[in-house]
Amino acid sequence: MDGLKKRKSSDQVANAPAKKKAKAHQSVSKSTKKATARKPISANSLRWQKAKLPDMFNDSEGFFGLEEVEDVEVIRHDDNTVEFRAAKVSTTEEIERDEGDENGQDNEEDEFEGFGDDPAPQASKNQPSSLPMSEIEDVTTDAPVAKKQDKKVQKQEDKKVQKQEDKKAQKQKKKAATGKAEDSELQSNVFSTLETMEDTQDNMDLSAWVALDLSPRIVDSLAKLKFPKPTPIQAAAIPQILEGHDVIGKASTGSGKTLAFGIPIVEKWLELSEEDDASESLSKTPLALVLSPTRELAHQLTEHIKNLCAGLPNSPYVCSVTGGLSVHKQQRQLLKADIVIGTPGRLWEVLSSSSDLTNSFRGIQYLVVDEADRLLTEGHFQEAAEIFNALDRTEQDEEQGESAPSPRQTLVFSATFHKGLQQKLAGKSRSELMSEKDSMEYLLKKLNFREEKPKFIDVNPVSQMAEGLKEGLVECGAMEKDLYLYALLLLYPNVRTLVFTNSISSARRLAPMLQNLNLQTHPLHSQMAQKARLRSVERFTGAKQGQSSILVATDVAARGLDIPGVDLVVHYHVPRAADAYVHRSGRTARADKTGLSILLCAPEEVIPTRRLIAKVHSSTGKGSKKKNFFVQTLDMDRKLVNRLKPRVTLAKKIADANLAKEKGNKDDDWMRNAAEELGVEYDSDEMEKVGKWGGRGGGRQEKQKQAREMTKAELGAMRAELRELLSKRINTGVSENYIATGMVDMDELLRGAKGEFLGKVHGLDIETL
Ligand SMILES: Nc1ncnc2c1ncn2[C@@H]1O[C@H](COP(=O)(O)OP(=O)(O)OP(=O)(O)O)[C@@H](O)[C@H]1O
Repeated sequence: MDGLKKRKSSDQVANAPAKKKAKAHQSVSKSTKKATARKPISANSLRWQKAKLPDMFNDSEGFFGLEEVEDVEVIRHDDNTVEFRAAKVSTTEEIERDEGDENGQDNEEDEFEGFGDDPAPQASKNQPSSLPMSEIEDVTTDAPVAKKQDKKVQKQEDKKVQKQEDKKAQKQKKKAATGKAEDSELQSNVFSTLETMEDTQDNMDLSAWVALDLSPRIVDSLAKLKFPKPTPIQAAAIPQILEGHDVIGKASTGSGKTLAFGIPIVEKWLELSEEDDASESLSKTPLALVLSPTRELAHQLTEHIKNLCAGLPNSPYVCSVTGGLSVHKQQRQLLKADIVIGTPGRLWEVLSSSSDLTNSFRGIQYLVVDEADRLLTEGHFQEAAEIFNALDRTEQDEEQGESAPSPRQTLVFSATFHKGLQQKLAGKSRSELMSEKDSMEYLLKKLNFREEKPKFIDVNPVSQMAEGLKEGLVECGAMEKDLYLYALLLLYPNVRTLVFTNSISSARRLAPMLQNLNLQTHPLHSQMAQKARLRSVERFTGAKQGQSSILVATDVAARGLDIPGVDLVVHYHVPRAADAYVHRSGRTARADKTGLSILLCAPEEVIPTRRLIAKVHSSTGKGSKKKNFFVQTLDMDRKLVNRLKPRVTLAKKIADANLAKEKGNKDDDWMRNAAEELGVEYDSDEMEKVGKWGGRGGGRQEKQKQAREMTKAELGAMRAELRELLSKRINTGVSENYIATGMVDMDELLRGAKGEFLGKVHGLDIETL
């Protein structure tokens, strides 16, 4: 304690404000950490100097004559003895001191705080109450009564370190934010409805769910999803499924069919997972297989069921098996899956590759066929049949030529079903059905229901259309659809619009054309890579509420896709069948919301389209007020629409040229590869000639060649012209609505001003829906 005696007023230090004591304690412990490598020295051999105190200390009794020493470490041993070590301040030590600064220690300001009104309790936070006074005293040796010069350097270094730390923190923050953005871009937020609102349960009356005999965990999870009560199809189907019946459910688009089968399946999983040995048996065989006609729908169903499970304390493993993703990964996932949701093509590919997998799938307890009428009739026919066959027949059955009755429950859902289906299923004999090999009825029979008469639940037998849907029709020339589509999009700005085409090539062409017209547009069709498809839907839905966003899609998006907040559906091409009209229009006005569906019809399409829509609205035959449903016509101001023509023509030309160039490059690549394989030299002109003289496709190739050969300069000139046109005001001339102004600011319009001047809306205004 020699060194301490040198200070004439050590007891005064002990009485110093608590904050200082805390600092002192911390310094001791730091010093202790660093001490091991250096030699002990005696207190007397330390280089004590008279401490320079601030003026305000001059008359401060007791501090007078205080001496200070630098670069010394004080080590307190367990037996309460103290040792000093000469400390050469190393870089790490400096950093440690800087850290101290960050915590508000060891700087000038802090010293003065000690004499002000700084409340002691703050400092005492750092100071263990059991700390002996002697320890606090020790610290003054290390106390910062250093030379001004040193302090200046110290301060500069502090600032530097602080700056570096700030930069680091900022970088990390930025990284986290970008990471989040990237994640959310890849994650299909379209399909996500989950918002964890912890307080929702408090105010929600959940009795309607409870009445369905659901477990409290599921009800809790539904409350977290903010679903206060079941939709009609859910209320009708869930009890039947829970009772073990096979169910065929029909309900309009967007009416909650997914959870109608999803809830009982997850409920069953919870029940099984509680039973002894359940986990073992569940891991071998999936509980449920859900078949979906499209990849997007499969992913959406997966998300929807995952969202339901997210609110549960433990949840099943839900996985989707669709084309466009790695087969090997999916095979691995299938080994542990509880609920499998997939498209028939990929599922069959994966299942047929492994007899173990096929065997394990024979034990599923639920087979769900979503959008059944499409899945069983279009394209997937063969693969779906193969899957059902594989699920039903054991090797023994194969030998005997029969399949055993299905042990599983079969659940079939759609918004549209063939008339009289139930009757046929229940009443007709197998042989009669067998004669209609390709019909949906035949395949439904193939589903091998467990019950002779599955429960048929039709919650809205009169109309398949959603309540909040309004429908309209625009008549235009067959070659004017691009123009009228553009006009319609201007007429309904600031909304989410889904444009349906009958062909991939139209979707491919329209998306860039509308982009050229400064409209935020994304394509979606089955020839796009899976990632690009997801990205398009993401971007479409990523637009903020009140901002214009357009998705141009083929019928790949018509079925089941639950894209939130679609306000307007435009049928660029008239749908080929009534059910397509129902499903396309069903992308809007979902879950009790409102929406608008508008068809662009060439004159010759008007009558058959009206007939088709009337058919959709007609009842099942028992007579209905809606039998003669007449879809409203939107009167567009044709003169005015024609003023938009130059810009649409240019936008189309630019889009076509780009597409031709893209296609040309691909064709060239293909031909070059083919030539290489054949061992001949590739000459594009020669190849072109072969195409031209060779007959088929020659004319088309010529056209494409012209578009492809459009120079960059020509394209640039067209772009400039279009830009100019887009920036110009449209003279509305004698338009009824805008006769007073005579001019319309297109820029303003594209920013979202209303385009009412383009035509009369007859109550088909989105705001009035
Ligand atoms: N009980 C409920 N209460 C409120 N919203 C619900 C409820 N059940 C489902 N929803 C929501 O309704 C929307 C439509 O549900 P879903 O996609 O299951 O409809 P769908 O009947 O399968 O439609 P489609 O025939 O077009 O496939 C979803 O956004 C879903 O989250």
